[in-house]
Amino acid sequence: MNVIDVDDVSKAYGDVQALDGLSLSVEQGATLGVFGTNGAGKTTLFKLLVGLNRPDAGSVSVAGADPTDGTTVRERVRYLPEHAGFPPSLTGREILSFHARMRSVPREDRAHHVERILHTVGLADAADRRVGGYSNGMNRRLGLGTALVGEPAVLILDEPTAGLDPDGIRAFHEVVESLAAETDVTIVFSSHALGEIQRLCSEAVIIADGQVATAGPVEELRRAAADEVTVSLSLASEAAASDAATDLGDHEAVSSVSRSGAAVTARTTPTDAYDLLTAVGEGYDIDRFEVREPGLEAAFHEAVGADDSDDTGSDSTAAAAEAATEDSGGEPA
Ligand SMILES: Nc1ncnc2c1ncn2[C@@H]1O[C@H](COP(=O)(O)OP(=O)(O)OP(=O)(O)O)[C@@H](O)[C@H]1O
Repeated sequence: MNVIDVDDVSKAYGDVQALDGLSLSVEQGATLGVFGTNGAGKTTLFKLLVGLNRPDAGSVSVAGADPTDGTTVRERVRYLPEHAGFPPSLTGREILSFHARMRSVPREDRAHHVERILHTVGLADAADRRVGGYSNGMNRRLGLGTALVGEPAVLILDEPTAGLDPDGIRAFHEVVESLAAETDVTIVFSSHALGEIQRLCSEAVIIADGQVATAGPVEELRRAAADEVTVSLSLASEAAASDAATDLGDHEAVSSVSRSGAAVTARTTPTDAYDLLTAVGEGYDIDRFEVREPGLEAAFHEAVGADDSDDTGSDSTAAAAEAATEDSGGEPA
């Protein structure tokens, strides 16, 4: 069942066409990653999803209703904007208790509900500290906690890890992963880091110029984006690596091969990768091997063109995508 349906939506700000005939749908319980260059239209889309803005044309349905149609949808759909601030003199528990009161969580359930959310977002130990002393990452997780009050059906998170350090990002990822695994909440998540979307999301949509450039299950996008994998081998000596590189270079399934010291890297198709490993293993002692599959980055370049790659936000995009690229390696059998 679709919990979100966006049909042919357009939205302009004066002369700027922020969304231009965008359509997408999201199934209940999915985790959707929304990726796009700066100004692609992600925040505009999110504001339409939570009823903070109306489309000029097209229709939006979230949790079975038009998001601008009163409070019912807003009760079930929560938005964590990129920057959410809290009164510094209150504690995390007080802030969540306030939200629980506002969201009409019954008085007798409130303390338990708040305690559960504090655990979910990893703030149980800091619950009674003033939020003025919280780190940026703790603040962001408290923001997510406030969005979880009252058990919404849909969470819309606008670049929730932007500006966090690696520990903060990891902690936030763990919370999103546990929500995705343990609840039926639908999460829509924008990010400039493709690796993050690859790691956390079941579905991805790439937005360019206010339209959907490509969309689908993350696994499918990843595999469809490029039809080659990289096989990396570590051999016992430089001489062996040199000979193995020559053999691989002669193999018709290998499109390119390179060597650095005792390490050899070859590009081939996913179906040929393991046959090649076996063939090399018959002639040489392999210390280690690794087969790397293409990442979402390739899907992005295919969807919006390589020329847009400088607009993806920061160097961390490439680094994060690289870090999350699927590896399967180890000792040969
Ligand atoms: N209130 C506004 N007034 C005028 N133009 C706007 C307004 N909000 C957004 N825009 C423009 O609409 C386009 C889409 O903006 P939007 O914020 O939706 O993009 P985004 O994908 O979220 O970008 P970013 O990744 O930089 O946050 C941009 O060209 C932006 O400058």
